[in-house]
Amino acid sequence: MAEMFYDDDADLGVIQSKKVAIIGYGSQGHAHALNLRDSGVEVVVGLRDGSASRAKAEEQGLIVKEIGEAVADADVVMILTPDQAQRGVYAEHIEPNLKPDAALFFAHGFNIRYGYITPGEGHDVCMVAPKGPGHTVRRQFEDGRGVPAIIAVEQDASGSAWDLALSYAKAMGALRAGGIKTTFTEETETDLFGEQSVLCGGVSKLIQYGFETLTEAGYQPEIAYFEVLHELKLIVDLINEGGITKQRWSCSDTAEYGDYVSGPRIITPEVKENMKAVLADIQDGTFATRFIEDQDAGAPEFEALRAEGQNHPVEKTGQELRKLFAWKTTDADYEDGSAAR
Ligand SMILES: NC(=O)C1=CN([C@@H]2O[C@H](COP(=O)(O)OP(=O)(O)OC[C@H]3O[C@@H](n4cnc5c(N)ncnc54)[C@H](OP(=O)(O)O)[C@@H]3O)[C@@H](O)[C@H]2O)C=CC1
Ligand SMILES: CC[C@](O)(C(C)=O)C(=O)O
Ligand SMILES: [Mg+2]
Ligand SMILES: [Mg+2]
Repeated sequence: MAEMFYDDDADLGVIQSKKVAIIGYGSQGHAHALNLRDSGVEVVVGLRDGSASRAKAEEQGLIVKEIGEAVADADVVMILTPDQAQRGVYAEHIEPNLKPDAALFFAHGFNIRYGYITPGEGHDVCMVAPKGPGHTVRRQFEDGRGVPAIIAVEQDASGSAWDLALSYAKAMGALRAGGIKTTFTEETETDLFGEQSVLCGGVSKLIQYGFETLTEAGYQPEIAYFEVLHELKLIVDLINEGGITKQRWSCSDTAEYGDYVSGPRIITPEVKENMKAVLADIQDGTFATRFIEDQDAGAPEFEALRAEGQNHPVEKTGQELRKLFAWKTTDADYEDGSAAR
């Protein structure tokens, strides 16, 4: 059974006695900085020169400094730039300015697991990885709830790295929901596997094939969009609340029977073999090397694949259809106040 942590297992005073630098102010960065600040922690945001995010962070009442300056004064440095940028940011701005006993924090283990960052022995190396997108992490916190996080310590130089990591997770609101003990290796490999094979890669391809099958058979794209994309959220919400069993209970018997007899015709045992191959590439570093080499070359493969995905007909249909209906509310609407909470 996994080891779980809740609010009572952590002392907020530990992180409240530290100066924390949050590097980056994107999806996770804004959520960490604002949640910690609202939990009474002294926070500074570290951004590159000319950063587009500076004005936003300052508007939200945060102190912003250039990355090296923010790091120089910090007891805890949370690195929340994109994974592919972390190696360069660390070498150029963080490592040369880091206090000898400062703790390094991550929200994903990629750079530690694959050796792109190797912190010196004097630093605690911890992870608080929220299991949800940054905008949800912030919204849940403001609503008095929390997004669960998984928590790890890779290097315990101080002897109290776990107290620090748990205190940070509590200030994020994560322990209201619950934290799970993990390792950098387990988090990195399972996170990459989950997003590639099921959550992002698997689901995206399933939607595209479903949409193509219906429209190529002559059905209207708008109807196909509803059937293979829009309703997915409603089905996933049921699965999230009560497992696949609750989804099958709530849907019609027709849908449930079709699930049993046709599901295995779509997702065949071959798919599981493909999943094992994807996992092997994650475990032996093949995926990480391909991703970083492409990024280092200016991301030609990434950009071509991104453009191909954005031009898929299901995206065009969705763009037009979502303009017409109330469900279009996005995180940006919540942020700028144009949507009611
Ligand atoms: N997205 C998510 O919800 C989740 C992310 N994570 C992890 O959290 C970490 C952060 O991810 P995410 O929040 O998506 O990142 P984002 O892409 O949202 O980060 C954007 C921020 O990073 C800054 N940045 C980008 N490139 C550089 C650079 N070369 N030098 C300096 N600053 C840079 C940007 O600066 P500027 O403002 O100047 O543009 C911006 O402030 C990653 O490790 C990720 O795996 C974990 C769980 C979920
Ligand atoms: C599912 C994608 C994710 O792993 C996440 C939000 O947890 C990410 O890397 O963004
Ligand atoms: Mg994830
Ligand atoms: Mg991920």
